[in-house]
Amino acid sequence: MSENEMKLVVVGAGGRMGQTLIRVIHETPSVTLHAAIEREGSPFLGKDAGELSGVGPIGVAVTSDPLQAFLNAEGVVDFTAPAASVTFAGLAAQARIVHVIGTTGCSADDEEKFTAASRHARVVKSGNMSLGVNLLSVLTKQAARALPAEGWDIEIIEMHHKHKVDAPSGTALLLGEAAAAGRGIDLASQSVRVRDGHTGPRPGGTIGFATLRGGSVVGDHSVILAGEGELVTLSHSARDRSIFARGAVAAALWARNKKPGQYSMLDVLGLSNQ
Ligand SMILES: NC(=O)C1=CN([C@@H]2O[C@H](COP(=O)(O)OP(=O)(O)OC[C@H]3O[C@@H](n4cnc5c(N)ncnc54)[C@H](OP(=O)(O)O)[C@@H]3O)[C@@H](O)[C@H]2O)C=CC1
Ligand SMILES: O=C(O)C1=N[C@H](C(=O)O)C[C@H](O)C1
Repeated sequence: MSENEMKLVVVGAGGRMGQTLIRVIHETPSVTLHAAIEREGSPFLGKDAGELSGVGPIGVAVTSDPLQAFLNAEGVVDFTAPAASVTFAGLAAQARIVHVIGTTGCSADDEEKFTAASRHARVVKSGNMSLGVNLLSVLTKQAARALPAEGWDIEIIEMHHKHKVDAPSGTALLLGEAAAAGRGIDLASQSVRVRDGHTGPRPGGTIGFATLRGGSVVGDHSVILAGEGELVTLSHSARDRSIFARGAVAAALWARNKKPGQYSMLDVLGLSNQ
C-alpha cells in the first residue's frame, strides 16, 4: 500500500453493492480497503472481505465496530439502508471523514440528519452514482425546459430487481427533480406517484412515476416527454453494479480535500452548472 492511497471503509460489506465496492476498491490503485463493516449478528462477520467479494483473501476481516474503523480511515462508502446511513453519518461526522451515501429511500427527517452531519463531514450523496445517469439528469432538465408544459407531459418509468425495497427509485426521484427544475416547478406538489382505478384525465403540468420490479434487473430508467403526435424518450440502462461503485470511489477521492459540506454527484462530475 502506498502512503497516498485513500483509506476507505465499506459499510454493508456483504450486500450487493458492498461486495461490488470491495472489488472496485481492490482494483483501483489510489484507494485501499481499510475496513469492512456489517451489522452485529451478521453471518459475514469474521470473513475475509476479499473472499466475500470474489477477489481472493486480502487480510481485511468483516467487523461490526464502525466507529473504530472510521477513526483510522479517510472515508466511508455507504450503500445500506436509511436508518443505518443516519447512524453512519453521525459517526463519520465524529471522525471528520468523507461519507459517500448511495442509500435510497431516505425520509425528509433522514435528510436533515445528513445535513447536520455535513457540518463536520464531507458528505457526497446521490440516488445514482453513475456518470450515465447524471448526464441523463442534465439532459432531462434541458428537455423539460425546452418543451412547453402545455402540450408536453413528463412520465418517468423505472425497473429494478425483485429485491429492491424502496419506490420510486432514488434515480427516478433524481430525474423527477431535474425535470421539475427544468420546468421551474416543485416536484413534491406536482408529482403523481401512483395511479389506480378511475383516476380521471391526467392533470396538466404534473410529473408521473411508474415502478416495475422483477428478476435481476440492475436498474433501467426512462424519462418520456409525451406531446401531441410525438414522444421524446431519454433513457439509461445499468448493466453492471460496478458503474455505481466506480462513481462512489471517484466521489470519495474528489471529496478528500474538500471542506465539510454536502455535495452531489453532479458536483463531483463538474455538471452542477448545466
Ligand atoms: N446511489 C446509487 O448509485 C445506488 C444506490 N443503491 C442503494 O444502495 C442501497 C443498498 O443496495 P443493495 O446493495 O442492493 O442492498 P443489500 O440489501 O444487498 O445490501 C445492504 C447491506 O447493508 C447491510 N446493512 C443494513 N443495515 C446495516 C447496519 N446498521 N450496519 C451494517 N450493515 C448494514 C445489510 O445487512 P443485512 O442484510 O443484515 O440487513 C446488507 O448487507 C439501497 O438503498 C439501494 O437503493 C444501490 C445501487 C446504486
Ligand atoms: O436498489 C438498487 O439496486 C438501485 N438503487 C438506486 C436507485 O434507487 O435508483 C440506483 C440504481 O438504480 C440501483
